[in-house]
Amino acid sequence: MTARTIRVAEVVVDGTALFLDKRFSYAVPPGVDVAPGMRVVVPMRSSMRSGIVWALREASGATDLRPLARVVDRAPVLTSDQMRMAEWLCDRYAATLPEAVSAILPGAFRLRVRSVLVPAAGAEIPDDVRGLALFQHIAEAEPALSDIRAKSRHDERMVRAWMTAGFLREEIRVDEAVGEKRQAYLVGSAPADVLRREAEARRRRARRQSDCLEVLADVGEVAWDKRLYPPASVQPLVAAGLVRVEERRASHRWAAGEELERWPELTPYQARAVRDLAEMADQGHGVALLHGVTGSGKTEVYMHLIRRAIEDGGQALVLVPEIALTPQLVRRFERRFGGQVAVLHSGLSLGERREEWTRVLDGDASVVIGARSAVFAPMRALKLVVIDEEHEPSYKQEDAPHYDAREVAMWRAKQAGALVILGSATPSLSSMYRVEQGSAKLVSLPVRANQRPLPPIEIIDMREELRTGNRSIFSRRLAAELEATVSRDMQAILFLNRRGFAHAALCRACGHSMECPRCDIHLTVHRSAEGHVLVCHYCGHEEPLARRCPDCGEEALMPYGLGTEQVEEHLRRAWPSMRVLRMDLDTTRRKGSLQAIIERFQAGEADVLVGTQMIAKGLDFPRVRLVGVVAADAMLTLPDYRANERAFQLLTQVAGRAGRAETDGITLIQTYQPGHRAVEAAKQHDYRLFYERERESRAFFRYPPFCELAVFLASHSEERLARGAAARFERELGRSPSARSLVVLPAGPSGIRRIDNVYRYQVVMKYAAWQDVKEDVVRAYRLVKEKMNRLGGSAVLDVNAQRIG
Ligand SMILES: Nc1ncnc2c1ncn2[C@@H]1O[C@H](COP(=O)(O)OP(=O)(O)OP(=O)(O)O)[C@@H](O)[C@H]1O
Ligand SMILES: [Zn+2]
Ligand SMILES: [Zn+2]
Repeated sequence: MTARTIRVAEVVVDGTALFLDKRFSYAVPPGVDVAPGMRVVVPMRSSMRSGIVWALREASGATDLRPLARVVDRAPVLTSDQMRMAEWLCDRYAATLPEAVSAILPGAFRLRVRSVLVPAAGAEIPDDVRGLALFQHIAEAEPALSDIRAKSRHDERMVRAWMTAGFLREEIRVDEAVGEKRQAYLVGSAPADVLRREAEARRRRARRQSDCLEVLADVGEVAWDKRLYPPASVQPLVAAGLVRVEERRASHRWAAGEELERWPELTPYQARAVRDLAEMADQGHGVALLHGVTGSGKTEVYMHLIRRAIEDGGQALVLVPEIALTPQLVRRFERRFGGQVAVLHSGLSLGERREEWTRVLDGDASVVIGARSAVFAPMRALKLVVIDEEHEPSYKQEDAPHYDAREVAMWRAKQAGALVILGSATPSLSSMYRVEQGSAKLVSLPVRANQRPLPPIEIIDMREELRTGNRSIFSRRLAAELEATVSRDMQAILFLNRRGFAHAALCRACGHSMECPRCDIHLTVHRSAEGHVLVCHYCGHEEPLARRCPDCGEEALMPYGLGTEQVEEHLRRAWPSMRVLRMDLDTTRRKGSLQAIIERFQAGEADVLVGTQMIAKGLDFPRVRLVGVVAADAMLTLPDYRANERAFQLLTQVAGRAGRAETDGITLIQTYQPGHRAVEAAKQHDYRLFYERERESRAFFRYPPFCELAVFLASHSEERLARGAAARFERELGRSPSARSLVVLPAGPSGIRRIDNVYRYQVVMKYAAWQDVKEDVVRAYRLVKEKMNRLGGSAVLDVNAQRIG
């Protein structure tokens, strides 16, 4: 016999287990068409799994490789660039290959692979077998062998015998996770007060109907989530004329023939920035930090550079924080670039996401706008990457593979020879430090596009208010400005960085605060139809707020510390005629409701918008005159080395929502700590001042950007096992060759020691360069993780962590 060469496919198999972190080899059956980047089904141990072909090679001689079971795609769904990106994610963030692939490829491309039982075609099956109920069930329902086993051991034996006899065989079924292209919306079709009244009337007998009406009264319309509102509970509301159902695409698609907007004249500063950035772009890869004050028109600058990139035959990627990804922003780009825009975000249905991805892959879209994960979009001619609001922590993914979209973008741009523009009014310390180090170039927009000054910021000392007898949550100054703003038909934004009604429930007699029974954290007070309830923001535990203190027995439990719900309530009580909208996690949890609130505020359907940090991100409301920070203190005391930076950014960003277009603006910051560094710098609009001081303290305590942090976290329902795992990790590092390049802080409980009855212990590491310590850290991590998984716990490693605990 002559030695034949066969083709071998190296496949990355889907799954989270550590043993899957490599490529598995399979024989490609003769005549089968397959290329790297295509999805396949392969046998793995005793089952079938999906995977991606990573590479093809030739092997000679007989091999005992198992063959590919099926090739799913005709064309690759992953480009070779994306495969290199996946490999880089593994290297940079200690991710496994399947983890990296699942971060890159949208869920819409995930496959469900099942083996089902079917009667064997062409087999002679005796009539007495064919007539049995079990056999008929299999012929009709095509169950999996495991389904049969779960029901009856006896049936399983029977089925196995039939398989041996050749009556039944197993067949692979591959289901795509494609979803609907259209999204059904529920739209309120009666005035809000009617909806509210009807909600109240149904509160006891039809809870879901009541919830649905309440939401629609608040936000007007929501994408129809059928798990939340089953058709059976929506039907009666439709019949009663309170709700109607509308089908539409979840995302707008530019219609051919729609007229594009004219390009406005750039301000002199914008023109200079465009010129500088264009010059950089012509030189290939580079990183620019566009520091433009709030409302300076950074978007206009981005759009000019995007136009250049497209005219050059290239593609541009624009990353924005999820929250800023409203239809308004997308429309802004579409009005300039029409049908060349593709949008990727979590609000799309699976089908839409797949469609947008395919448009990018096929080169039909030249501008891709999206949140964090859009950094993985399959562009082949990348010329420009814009990262808007680059200081936002949401660019860092909190779950495995813990990637930072800013870093991925820079790596990708370097490979592609593309320019990266980091844009912000409040650049992160690390980006500014990059400028200092010479690895990024600073470009500035020091004035607003509307030529008006930045809104003056006044600090209001709330201690003084108390001393002079004002017990309201609104200072006299804020109350007066609110009234003045609304009476001039302008709008106001009130910011408070805490959701819920009150921060905690505290006993006035003994000081006891109500804690979650399953977590080591106090409970937050929320308002509900039945009065006040205590809610855990970590595990969802809920209980009514009683008056009696469980600790001392006094009837002295009281809500303590303001939340957004309470701000809303005080507003309604003090000014019943003001129209108020609230935007926080609780009012925006449902799909589509965030956008609905933004649209309603923009349309002038409310005078005041109360909200958490969500309202600080890149929103452009032309009629907002007043911004009030109800209590800056809520963010000045966070136990994190970046607390000052966050506070300064939030204050500056939220202040920047005032006076952006048609009106002068004013910002009032209420606080009990008027002398705080972040408050002072924000008041003076002095980024430089803030940067210099913060830089100094980071250098002194050796925190990023003067080092990098990684956090190892072990979790287990038994505290000693979690603690033991962290200690083991610390020991392993201590005796590793890189010990001298690492500062390892002692293992200890994470910021919240217990969440949902799972204990969490961590080890924080500091180092100068990941490359120097990577090997040993990852080895120790995998060692402990493997053991932890066997013990029923888990371990994660967050490289370049943005938070500790
Ligand atoms: N050259 C221009 N001519 C006219 N209007 C402009 C021009 N540039 C920007 N604007 C307008 O100024 C406003 C602010 O611009 P934009 O939203 O781009 O600012 P920004 O720098 O992104 O602000 P922020 O960082 O606060 O989100 C927008 O309403 C925009 O339409
Ligand atoms: Zn008490
Ligand atoms: Zn809890």
